[in-house]
Amino acid sequence: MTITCVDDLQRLARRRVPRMFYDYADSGSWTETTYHANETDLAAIRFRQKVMVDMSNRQLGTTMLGESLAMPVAIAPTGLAGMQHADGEILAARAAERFGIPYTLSTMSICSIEDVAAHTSRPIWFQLYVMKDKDYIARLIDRARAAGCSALVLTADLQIMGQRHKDVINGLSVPPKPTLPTIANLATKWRWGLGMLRTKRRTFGNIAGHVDDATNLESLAAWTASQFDTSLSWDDIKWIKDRWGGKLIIKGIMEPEDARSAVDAGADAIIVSNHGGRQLDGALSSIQALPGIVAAVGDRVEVHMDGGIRSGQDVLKAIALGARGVYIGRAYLYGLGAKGEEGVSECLEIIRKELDTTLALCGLRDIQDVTSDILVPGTYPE
Ligand SMILES: Cc1cc2nc3c(=O)[nH]c(=O)nc-3n(C[C@H](O)[C@H](O)[C@H](O)COP(=O)(O)O)c2cc1C
Ligand SMILES: CCCCC(=O)C(=O)O
Repeated sequence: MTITCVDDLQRLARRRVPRMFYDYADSGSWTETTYHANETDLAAIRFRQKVMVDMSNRQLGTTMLGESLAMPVAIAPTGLAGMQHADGEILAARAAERFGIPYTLSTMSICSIEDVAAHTSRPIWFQLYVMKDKDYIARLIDRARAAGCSALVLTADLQIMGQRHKDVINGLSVPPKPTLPTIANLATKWRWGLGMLRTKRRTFGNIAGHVDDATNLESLAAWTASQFDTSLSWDDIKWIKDRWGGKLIIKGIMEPEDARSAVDAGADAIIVSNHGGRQLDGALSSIQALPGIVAAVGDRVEVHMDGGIRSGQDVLKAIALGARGVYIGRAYLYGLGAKGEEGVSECLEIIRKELDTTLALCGLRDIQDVTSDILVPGTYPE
């Protein structure tokens, strides 16, 4: 199959990844209104075509929190990536390193922090979910530091989980329970199955054996409900920040007021995010929320964004509206599910080319010069 865009990788992933895990990625909560709005609101923005300007020697390089990036894109934390493809987190982190962008490892990963760090030389970023067991969380933070992680991403928008209907129907669990429909579906995914037979990494690498057993969880949602700390508040940032001692990014900010609270609490950057439409269904799309948050705190911290980024054009639109950089979740997961490490590399290369060509056709040569001037007034949120 010839791959021309991220949608092609998605089609291939749909064929190759067991339905339970493909559906887990391609889901939003409830009606999926926000999940789809993240993409459609980006698509509605229009570029201004600018001609007859020198477009030679273009450059896409930038920084996020002082780290050099080949383009303003990072890999978003996504749980269970090692179920999209055997050893998924290691493969994706290696592809990100080779390309020259940061990789964020989820607390809910299959490969552990130490395992991913041992297979990469660029420091990874670690995403933290706060659970009730504070000693365990303190140890997890220490493990991230010891493994050389260069930023901690605290996710603020998932202390309880938004219901994703397909996960309930499929009985999502890790490892999959041997029900008839699951076995019948797995039998058609031989490539995936071979990978899983070859690897030992088949359960939650960071959690298993530490917090109440996550190896045979009833369902991801039930386990989360029993383990996550629903009392988490701004007051908790201090001990987390002190324990960590490094750069702190707070993820899941959709309101200017929360953005100010995050900055006051000591965040070095925030991520404008509705969790890819997987939490509060009916929330604004990320691109709609971005300009108001940039206006509120953009002069005090870096503002990052995620949600709906499927192309280099989407990246450019977010940069034009004030994001320092964006994260990709599903886009890279589809590459991973389709072709493993090579698929993630292909995804990044597709996005790079689309970003480069679009920048040139908008009449610019340097990503650092991008402003909302490249967008058609009235087509973008202000
Ligand atoms: C399958 C999947 C798993 C995710 N797991 C996590 C996670 O463990 N931690 C987290 O902070 N965000 C998680 N997210 C949210 C992403 O970090 C990110 O906010 C979202 O995917 C961005 O939207 P996009 O997929 O449209 O790029 C997950 C998203 C998906 C699709
Ligand atoms: C317990 C949370 C699982 C990962 C996650 O954040 C998601 O599925 O959106």
